[in-house]
Amino acid sequence: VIWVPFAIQRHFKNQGIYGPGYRPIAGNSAEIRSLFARAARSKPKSTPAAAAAAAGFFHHRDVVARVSPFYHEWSRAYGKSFLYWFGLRPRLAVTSPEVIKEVLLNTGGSFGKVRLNPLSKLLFGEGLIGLAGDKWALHRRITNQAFNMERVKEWVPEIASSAGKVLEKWEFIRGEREEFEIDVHKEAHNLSADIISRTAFGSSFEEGRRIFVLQDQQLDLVSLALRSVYVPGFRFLPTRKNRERWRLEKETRDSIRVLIWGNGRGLGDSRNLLTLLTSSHRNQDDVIDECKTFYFAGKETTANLLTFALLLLANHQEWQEKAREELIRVCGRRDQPLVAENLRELKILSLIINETLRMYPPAVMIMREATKRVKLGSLEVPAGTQLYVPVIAIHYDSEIWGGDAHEFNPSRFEEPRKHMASFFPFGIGPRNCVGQNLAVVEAKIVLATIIRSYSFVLSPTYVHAPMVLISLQPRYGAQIVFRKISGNGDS
Ligand code: HEM
Repeated sequence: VIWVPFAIQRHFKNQGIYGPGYRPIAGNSAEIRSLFARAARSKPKSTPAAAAAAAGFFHHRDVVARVSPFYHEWSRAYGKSFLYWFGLRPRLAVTSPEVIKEVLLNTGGSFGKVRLNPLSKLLFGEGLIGLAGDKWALHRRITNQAFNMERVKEWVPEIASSAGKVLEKWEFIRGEREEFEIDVHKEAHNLSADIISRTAFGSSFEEGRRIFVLQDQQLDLVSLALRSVYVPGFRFLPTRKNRERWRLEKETRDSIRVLIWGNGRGLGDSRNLLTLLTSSHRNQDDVIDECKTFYFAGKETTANLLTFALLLLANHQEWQEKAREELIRVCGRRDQPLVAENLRELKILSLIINETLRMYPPAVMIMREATKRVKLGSLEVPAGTQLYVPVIAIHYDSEIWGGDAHEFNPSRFEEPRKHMASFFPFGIGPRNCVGQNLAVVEAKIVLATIIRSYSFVLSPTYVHAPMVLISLQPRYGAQIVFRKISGNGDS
């Protein structure tokens, strides 16, 4: 509590690494919480960002300060790489692409995943995200099979049909009007939930709806707890919030059990995730845990990617128009369904998706822990040091991206990437995102479907205030005004 942390701090100081200074037991967690609270309070309405939003556009200058306020503050005070404390754990912020590559690509066991706060297991279960060792390797083999590119391409008609249904609903909302406003954040979440249900579980959003509702409630409760240092045994105390967490957990597990073994519908397709999991696991609990991970990870992140891509396109009409022209060129008439072969040719849409993932990466940071004493670049890092990789800050680093790092400029992705650890929204190395193919294909199909049918601008009610609730999302929703494109879009 006293001697070891101060010794570690001195060890780093001697190597030129400084930071906000250790405080017994809680470390810097109180400062981190108050910086987040201050960022959340910073009123978008009185900032130029909000004024811009009211005028129909927004800028991106304060994104890092909002979503990673402690990194923003301390990197200015102590340099890009600094040491801070989460409870008794030292955390080293690392930003050099070379060092990040060394950490994330390491397969020799020197860096492990950070042990999840026991409360976050309520969200992810004991699934792939938190597993290690042989159990992780087995689950990863199975899930790789369920989400490889060949498999994902087969889902194109299913994903396109999900997206088509959303548009049918929007047309109903539009009625006879020329323009109508939608909060696309909510719509993207429902759509993404439907797509992961159909592709991974062989059921529809309607059938899995209860699970998503329960997980959304759990998300609010768990993210509250993740800001504080976890006190061992706390989750067993019958506090009001804990009792609510337990109730949600039990109901989620029961609902998944009924969905899988109650009607057995999802088990029809021999290659979907659910069938692969049930046929390789005897233990129902293991299957349920993994389902929780995929229900959560499969929906949340992709929905937020879709939301920010639509916001950015609403904010940048010239790119919306370019994407539309490309779609007409590649896919032809608007009523012609999208097919897998079209996807590779949609180069402009790929640039837009990459630029969205650079500026608004759903996973804003990645963590690892040194399992033994290691040499990292020129630094000696003691065992137990946690490594904090601020993905979003690296994505905005002007030394990597140039003076226009804060501008939306998809053309920057026309040139090959300079360094693999300078743009890594899906992580890199053995623990990278297993659902990356699905996420990108889904984003392309959904965006293409919308752009072909509507032109759109930001609603004057939209307020640009990105925040992190496990993944990056707009704090006050994403209100966009759509206008139906008349004619059939013939090329
Ligand atoms: C835009 C969408 C997505 C983004 C930005 C994203 C991001 C990430 C990142 C950064 C990691 C690596 C974390 C680390 O290295 O510690 C990761 C892992 C993971 N992702 Fe995604 N993800 C997305 C979509 C999905 C989807 C659609 C699924 C499910 C179908 C999914 C399931 C997972 C799982 C299970 C892992 C853990 C992999 C392992 O540890 O072996 N993700 N994701």
